[in-house]
Amino acid sequence: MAVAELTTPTCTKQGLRSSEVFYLSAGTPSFRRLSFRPLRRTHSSRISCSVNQTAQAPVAVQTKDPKSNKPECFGVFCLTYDLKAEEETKSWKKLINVAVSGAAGMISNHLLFKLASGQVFGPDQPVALKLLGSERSFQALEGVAMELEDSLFPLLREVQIGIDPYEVFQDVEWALLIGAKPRGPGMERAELLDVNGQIFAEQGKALNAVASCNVKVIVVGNPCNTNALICLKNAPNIPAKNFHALTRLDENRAKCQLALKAGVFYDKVSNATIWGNHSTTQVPDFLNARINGLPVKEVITDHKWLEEEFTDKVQKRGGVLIKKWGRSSAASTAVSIADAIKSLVTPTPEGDWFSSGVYTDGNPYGIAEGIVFSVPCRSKGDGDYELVKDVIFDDYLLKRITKTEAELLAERRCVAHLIGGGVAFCDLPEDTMLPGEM
Ligand SMILES: NC(=O)C1=CN([C@@H]2O[C@H](COP(=O)(O)OP(=O)(O)OC[C@H]3O[C@@H](n4cnc5c(N)ncnc54)[C@H](OP(=O)(O)O)[C@@H]3O)[C@@H](O)[C@H]2O)C=CC1
Ligand SMILES: O=C([O-])CC(=O)C(=O)O
Repeated sequence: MAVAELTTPTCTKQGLRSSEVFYLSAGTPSFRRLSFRPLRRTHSSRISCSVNQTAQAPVAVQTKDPKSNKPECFGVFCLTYDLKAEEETKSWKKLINVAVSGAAGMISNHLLFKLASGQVFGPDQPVALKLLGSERSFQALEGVAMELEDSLFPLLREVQIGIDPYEVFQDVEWALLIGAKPRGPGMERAELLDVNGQIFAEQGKALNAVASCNVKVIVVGNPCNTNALICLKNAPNIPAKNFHALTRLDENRAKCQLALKAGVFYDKVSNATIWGNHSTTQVPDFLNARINGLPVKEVITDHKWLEEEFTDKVQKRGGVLIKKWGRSSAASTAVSIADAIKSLVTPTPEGDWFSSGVYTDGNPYGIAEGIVFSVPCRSKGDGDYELVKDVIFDDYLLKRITKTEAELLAERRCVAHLIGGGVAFCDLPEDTMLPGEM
């Protein structure tokens, strides 16, 4: 499988904070004294920074300063203990810090329990969850944390809740950015881009200032491609390559429709790519996809169905679901976020690939640079990825790719003021929709 390397800027942030104080949140009603030793929080590792981590003596438990703006450690998770101590499981890896924004929302309500259970990062990977909410969602965030407590996940070593991204993103190695303002009735897409853009510009700045220098960022909140672009442009110290817009749900939807039409179970469908924007211009690629290892077009000979119904079904699947459910896909989105992470932390099966919205600089397909565009990727399982080069194009595919590319370029013009690109000029070609809006 030929792959293309993207240019990766070097990670410039250096150094670890010398110590972290761990505190009991005295006001937390669910605080319970447990029998294990309350010690300092263990340091997170900065994956690619050449910084030596030294073991540190436990520090005394402190009462939270009521004036402190720090995120709250929550209930039983304030009683974290040193993983190097006697109870450490020898086979466990070093704790990783995972931030989730929109943590009191519907998608997070499914995702957090997957992250905490070991289904995503693996059964030997302890995790610390840093949950970002807002003043309006703070109580709900406490409710989420209480449910996490009551789930008794062995791998879940810490939970913090907070409303300040500069605190919540401290040292995180993964940031799953889900929280975003939904498009309200009568709201123009340009307005949605601007309102959400402000959120992602701020979160990009916060990640740049306090996250691990090699943090991996998955933007879910819509419009996710352009939000991811805004986020990365506001985080110049973090490699642009580390930012993803979630298009894995679209890939999973495409696989399901191909399997249904071919009369096979969906594990027989591989090499499915979503090109472009997570919107109704997205391009589910049936030219390169395979069923039982054969090109889709050899297995599904009804090419009219592929070009018309299949494409339309995948593009609008989210909207059809909203009509049935009365709300947008939450569980399947959470599953697809888990899939997206697993695809980066486990080696891609030989010959296969996965879709992700990534920064286009240096891409081998001739797609415009400087946007976040979904393409086929492969990973060695180290959190990084490469672009798959040996894909084929025909006129149909190229025409569709050009349309979704034009939409993303127009979205970029609309948010120029948020990405250091001067004055914004919003000339969206047509009022294209999120998958859930049709
Ligand atoms: N890329 C993809 O494949 C998919 C993306 N999505 C998108 O994911 C996002 C979250 O969906 P879901 O969890 O179902 O939504 P919910 O409405 O359940 O939760 C989203 C969270 O976003 C936060 N939020 C709402 N308004 C604002 C605002 N003005 N400013 C900042 N944050 C806000 C809220 O958190 P708080 O109050 O704490 O700020 C809320 O908890 C949406 O943008 C949705 O369109 C959904 C499905 C698929
Ligand atoms: O439009 C939405 O909010 C939901 C969405 O992205 C999808 O279902 O793919």
